[in-house]
This record gives sequence, structure tokens and C-alpha cells, in this order.
Amino acid sequence: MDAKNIIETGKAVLGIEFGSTRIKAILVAPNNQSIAQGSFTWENKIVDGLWTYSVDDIWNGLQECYIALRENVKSKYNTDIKVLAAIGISAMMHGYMAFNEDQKLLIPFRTWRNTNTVKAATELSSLFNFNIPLRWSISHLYQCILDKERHLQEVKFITTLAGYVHWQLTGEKVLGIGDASGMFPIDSTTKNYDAEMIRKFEELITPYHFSWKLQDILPSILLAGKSGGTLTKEGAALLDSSGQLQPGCPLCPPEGDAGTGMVATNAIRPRTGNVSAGTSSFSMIVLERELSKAYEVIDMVTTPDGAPVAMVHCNNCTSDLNSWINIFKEYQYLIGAKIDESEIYEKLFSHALEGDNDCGGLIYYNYISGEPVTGLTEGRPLFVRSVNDKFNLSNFIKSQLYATICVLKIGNDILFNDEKVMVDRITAHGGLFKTKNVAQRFLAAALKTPISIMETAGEGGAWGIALLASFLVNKETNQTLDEYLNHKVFAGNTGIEVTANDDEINGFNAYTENYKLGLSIEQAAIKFKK
Ligand SMILES: Nc1ncnc2c1ncn2[C@@H]1O[C@H](COP(=O)(O)OP(=O)(O)O)[C@@H](O)[C@H]1O
Ligand SMILES: O=C(CO)[C@@H](O)[C@@H](O)COP(=O)(O)O
Repeated sequence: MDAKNIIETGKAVLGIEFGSTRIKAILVAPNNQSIAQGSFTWENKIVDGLWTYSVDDIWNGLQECYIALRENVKSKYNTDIKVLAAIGISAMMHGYMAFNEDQKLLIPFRTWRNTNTVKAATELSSLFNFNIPLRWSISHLYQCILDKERHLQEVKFITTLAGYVHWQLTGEKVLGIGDASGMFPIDSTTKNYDAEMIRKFEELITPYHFSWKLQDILPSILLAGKSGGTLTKEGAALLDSSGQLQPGCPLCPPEGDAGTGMVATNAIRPRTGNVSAGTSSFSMIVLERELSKAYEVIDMVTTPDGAPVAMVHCNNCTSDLNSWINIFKEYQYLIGAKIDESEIYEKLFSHALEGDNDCGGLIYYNYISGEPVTGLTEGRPLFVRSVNDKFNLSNFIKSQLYATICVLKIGNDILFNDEKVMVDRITAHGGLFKTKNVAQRFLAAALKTPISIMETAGEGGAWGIALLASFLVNKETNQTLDEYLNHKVFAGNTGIEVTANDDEINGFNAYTENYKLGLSIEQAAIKFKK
């Protein structure tokens, strides 16, 4: 059956991902190949010192992204989307969205990027004897409690961005297990919130006499393959402002971009791993055994089918790089040159390959916000060089690109060197890899591991949630997610692999040593530059 027929007979599956910079939609055929795409660029804002997106931005972004998808369908197949086989919603994880009983958002959405939660995260990590990162929802909730925020008495429900959008589309207050594992720790045996940690938290907040219990305000957890409800009439209108889309199609459990990244790279089995690099960067290795202890820089999450995963997460990846791309764009405008943004990325990235393996001594800190792995609660973008360093364009861009993955390397060195975690395959995805063979090569040098990239790398998260929605409706009886991915999606395709040579590995190591030493300069910038 051709793509037009698939769309017109309602067999296409839709995946939508709210990335921090790009909202992406992918339509896939029953064979899981992408048949149409759409995207919309949006930006987080700082309001009263906290990173947020408004509720209007969320719904406007969703509708614009869906319009872009419909336009793509129209131009490729001269048809429209009326019925879908299934839908999946994914988004940036963690953060804090708290609602009252009238479904009103009580305070602006606090995203994963906020680092105002140090006190809460530190106290909870010690109470649970489990690393609770600053960006997890429970850190945000507890920080609100410590800060005596007034909205707390009214809280009826807290969820993530994916959980919120899914709820409004279906009426169901549910979350996939991967996304839930970024709200509160999960017990991999019961595949539910960790009961003992819930008990400890309830005890901790008893003196505040809230009208709610934590268990009652968290979303219920669903594993991949379970139904997350169906698209309501109101939900269809929220998604498709043209009114063409019919209600009634099933939705898979909403998932976080960690889970969808694992699915899109076929990395849900122990000893597989993946790296996502877009606005933020994070690596996820599926573990064979628990780590020997809790580490402040390693977050424990789960695959969409509940297996334990060690994650290193970095708040800053491409945001500051984009500011430099804009400078080059402005320059092109000034000299009257043609402006094609993707060409600017491609030209500059490719030129970076000409640079020295240690970037000629240049160092770049791309911190537009705090960076927990290097111990910073604020950031100042900072370029550092000495007179004798080799300052040229290729080294400058290379230092920018190394900066997008250097913190990831620092965290992963613990996992590979101290914990001796073994991994057979690491696959990368995210916008940074849209230019082929550059960031991929640098990442291979940083992690001292071959890195594979699939054709879908640029839209990984949206494709991942489309696959989870497809798994819901297209799996065979009793087929596991792992079997589905291996037989019905990847069928042996592991992408294109790149391995770094010793010079590249040594060069990245040298850059990292300079970078670590220079962190005091970044600390001084934070202190003296307001
Ligand atoms: N042609 C390109 N080559 C390399 N990087 C690119 C290119 N186009 C966009 N990017 C980078 O990809 C980023 C977006 O990545 P993405 O994974 O979609 O982010 P998110 O999911 O956080 O919104 C952009 O901010 C930009 O830095
Ligand atoms: O925090 C996590 C994963 O733990 C992400 O959701 C968050 O960094 C946002 O990711 P993106 O940069 O939008 O891909």
C-alpha cells in the first residue's frame, strides 16, 4: 500500500515530541518508516529568574507543528489526515507542572533547565540514599515546600509536559514508566514508584499538613504496549485547529525524550547505550547490574519497559552554539550573502574537522544556565584563550563543538573508568548530528567508543514515540518491545559507525584537562559578570 493510501485508510501513526528548541511531528507507515514530517521552533524564556514556556506557547506550538505536518502531507500526497491508527506524545522530561482541581496550572511551568532546587535535591538524595537530580519533579515539588510557596495547598495533580499534553488530549492522568522515572524514583521490580521512598517523603512533609498525599497527586504509571486512552473530541480540536482530525484513536503512554531516544536508537537492552544531543545532551546506558553506589552526576532512570538505565545529563549543549550561528548569519546578511541556516551549520561543522585535535589550546564554556555535573548553579558563556594558542576559525568552531559534549565525557568517565560499565553499542541522535560525520566523530573521541548514527538521527525523539504508538497497535500477541524493535523496526540495521583514532582521543583528553583546569575561570565569570 502506498503512503497516500495508508493516510487515507487511517493506518498512519503519529509521533509528536516537544523538544526544548523544536517541536517535531512524524507520521509513520505500519512498517514504521517515516512518511511525513513537520516541526516548529520555539524557545524557553526566563520569567522571574526561572526557565519556562507558557501554556499558550505549548498549545500554539503543538498546533503549528501539526499544521506543518499537514502541509507536508498535502504537498507530498495531495491529501489530508482525517483518521490516525495511533498517536504518541513525548516531551522534555522532569520539571514541575502543578494543577488545581479545575485543571488550572498553579504556577508557570518550571522546566528541567532550572537549578533553583539544590537544597531540595541534596536533602532528598541523602534521605533516599539515591541521587535525586536538580531537575527531577520531586526536587521541584520539595523546593516549593521549602520555599513555602502558597500554591501548594491547592495542588491536585503534578505531571510532566508530555503527561500534561496527553491528559488534555485523552482525559487520562497517566505517564509511561520512563517519564515517570524522571519525576520520582522507580522500583524496577514492582515497576511503580518506589514505595519506601514514597513513605519517607510522606513522613518528611507531615509537619506541613497538606491536604494531599504524594501518591495521590502523581500520574499513574503505564508500561510500553499498554493503552493510554483515546483521543477525545476536545483533544482532536486542540491538536488539529482545522477540525479535520477525527477523535477516537488510541494513544500510547506518554514518554519522556530519554525513553523515546532509547527506542529510536534500539538501545533498550542491557549493554546498549545512546546519546541525545540537542538543546541539552544526555547519555543513557542500559545496565547489566546496579552501580556500586549512588553518584551525584549519574541519574538512574528506566527504559520504557522498566529496565534500569544510568544517565549522564548536561544542561548545556546547542543553545550557545546557536548564538554563534546567528552571528555568522548576521555577518552573511551584512555582506549581502545568501542565508541558508543549515548550510551555515554544515560549512562551519565541516571546517571544524580541519582544526587541531586539542583545538589549539582554545577552551569554550557554553553555559547559558547552571551545569550540575561540573557543580555550577549558574552559567556564563565564556571563550578562553592565551596569546600563544592557535586561534583560527576551525579551532574556534571545534572548541565550540567539543564544549557541547565535554561535560558528557566528564560524567561518562566515571561510569566507564570507575564503575567499569560495559557497552557493546552506542547510538547517537539529536539535531547536533544533522551534519554528518562531525559531532559523531568528536563524540567517538570523547567517549573512546565507536558511535553509530541512524538515518532518522535528526528527528530521533519524534520517531521514537511514533514507534511506541505503533507498538501499541501493530505488535503481535505477547510480543515484547525489544522483539518488536528488533524484528519489525530495525531488522539488523545498526546505522553508520564512526571510530576515533588515538590522536583524536588524546586530543579530546587534552582539551578536557584544559577545560577542567579552566573551570575556576568560569566560576569567576559567574561571580563577577552579572
Ligand atoms: N544542519 C545542522 N547541523 C548540525 N546541527 C544542527 C543543524 N540544524 C540544527 N542543528 C542543531 O540542532 C539543534 C536542535 O536539536 P534537537 O535535537 O531538535 O533539539 P531539541 O530536541 O532540544 O529541541 C539546534 O538547536 C541546532 O543547534
Ligand atoms: O532532562 C532530560 C532528560 O533527562 C531532557 O528531557 C531535557 O534535557 C530536555 O532535552 P532536549 O534538550 O529537549 O532534548
